[in-house]
Amino acid sequence: MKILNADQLKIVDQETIQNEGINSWELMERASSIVTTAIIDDYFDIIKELPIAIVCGKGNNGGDGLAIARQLMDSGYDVEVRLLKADRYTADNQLNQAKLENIQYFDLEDDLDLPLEGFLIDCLFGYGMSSALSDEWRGVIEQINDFQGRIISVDMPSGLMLDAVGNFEDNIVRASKVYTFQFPKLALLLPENSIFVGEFEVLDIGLDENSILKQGTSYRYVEAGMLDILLRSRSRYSHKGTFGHVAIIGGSLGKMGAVLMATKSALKSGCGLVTAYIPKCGYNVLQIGFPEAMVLLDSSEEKLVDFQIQDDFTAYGVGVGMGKDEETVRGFGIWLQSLAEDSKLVLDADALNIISENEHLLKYLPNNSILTPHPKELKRLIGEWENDLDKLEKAKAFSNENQLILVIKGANSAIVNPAGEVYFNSTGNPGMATGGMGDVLTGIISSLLAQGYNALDAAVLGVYIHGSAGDFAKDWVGETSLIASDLIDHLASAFMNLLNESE
Ligand SMILES: NC(=O)C1=CN([C@@H]2O[C@H](COP(=O)(O)OP(=O)(O)OC[C@H]3O[C@@H](n4cnc5c(N)ncnc54)[C@H](O)[C@@H]3O)[C@@H](O)[C@H]2O)[C@H](O)CC1
Ligand SMILES: [K+]
Repeated sequence: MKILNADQLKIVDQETIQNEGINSWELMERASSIVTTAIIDDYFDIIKELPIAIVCGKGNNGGDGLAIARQLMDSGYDVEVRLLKADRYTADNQLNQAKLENIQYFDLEDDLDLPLEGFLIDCLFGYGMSSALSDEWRGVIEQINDFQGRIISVDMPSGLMLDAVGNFEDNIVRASKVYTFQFPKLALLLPENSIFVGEFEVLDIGLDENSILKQGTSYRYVEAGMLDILLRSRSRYSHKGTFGHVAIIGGSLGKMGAVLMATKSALKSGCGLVTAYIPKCGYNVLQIGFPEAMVLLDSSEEKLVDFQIQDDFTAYGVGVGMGKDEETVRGFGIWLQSLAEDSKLVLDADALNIISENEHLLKYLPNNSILTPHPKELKRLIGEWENDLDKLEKAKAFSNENQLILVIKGANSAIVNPAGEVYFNSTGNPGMATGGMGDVLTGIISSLLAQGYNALDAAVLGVYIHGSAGDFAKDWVGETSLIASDLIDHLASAFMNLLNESE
């Protein structure tokens, strides 16, 4: 799914109206009724009993609010409307005012006189924000944010611009839920804005497909719809050689579990064979913990030193639980230099830390190697950033300069490729912020690489599957108790779900 900017949204809006032969009010009515239905469906058990206040601005976001108010009132809900006093309103806003009684107008210094509980639907500003709100808006925004019930924003939390980062002092609505039209917006996906965006849902309002196709963007939101084409089904004539042989390289005394989990996840994700290359102390752990894996031993007892790994593996997942001992760093560096140019690599954890502390090693990474840093590891690689947008720019530059793929882990993990494209993931949950999750991801992506997916597809698909398995696992154990092993147990559901297989 594309992520468009405000100018592009306006164009798609206009072209939809032209091509469908409808007027702008009809499109607004359609969009608004889709929000109204979503609100009633999502909160049907409580919304009937509680007051709903809708705060509207002078533009078309306000117009949506007025339409939603009318639609909810027609269905018998208890709705109060507050509309900003203004010299001029948009035409559709005015049309909707004329269709509504009991509008209470307010000025910026007024008390909004909001109910003490229930729902507040925020329709002050949508994608039409041209700059951050000035201080004269503080009173209104504060009253909205102090509301004790649920705050629902239509299209955007008011005050947040489509492709900007807000900070704590800004005048921005803090929504518990955002219903956004047709496309996710970049600002909704940035971790720094999470305080304004409890959760968001994209509502399809049927904008013109051809017009959308014409819009260029380097930002995309990854959903099942764009992945089921990618995921290949397995031929009846395949054998284990068809799906490649993954080497998971890592482990040190006390950190063998990381290799165990990466190895398991790799095989569970469909590669034909998996070998763990580990220090001697991990032999029993691996052989007993995961009998399906093969094991190759380093000559050292407690850490990796030799890296005597033959070069005919189809893909390598390197770094999990590996440590950064001096001898490990030396062996790792020599191994990197010995790799064939077309080797397929995933680098995680200590492999990333070693590289950020020994930058000269970057040049030995085969093109399109996949790096999977969490925020701290990313900082060590690309340096400090000012905000999330700056982080993306620095990540794009790093990816391009080194011809590598970056998987920036976090909520809505972002995959950045050398061409400067960014793919935001849509699956996963906060329960996944625990140890071992990264090891599982390394296993999944290495496995997809071994099966012949190109590096970008393997990263995008792998991150999606990882989050999806986490979501299936959450349904069983909840967020609090979710651990990486649960996620491995649900990889099957994630793959089957994408392949539309039934159990
Ligand atoms: N295709 C769709 O997605 C549809 C969206 N709809 C809704 O329309 C809004 C966008 O409407 P627009 O009138 O362009 O903008 P806003 O309502 O967000 O408000 C613009 C209003 O605000 C003024 N303004 C801008 N910046 C500031 C500022 N810093 N301080 C004060 N005032 C500011 C500006 O001058 C305008 O007057 C979209 O989000 C959807 O909700 C349609 O309903 C259907 C199709
Ligand atoms: K809004």
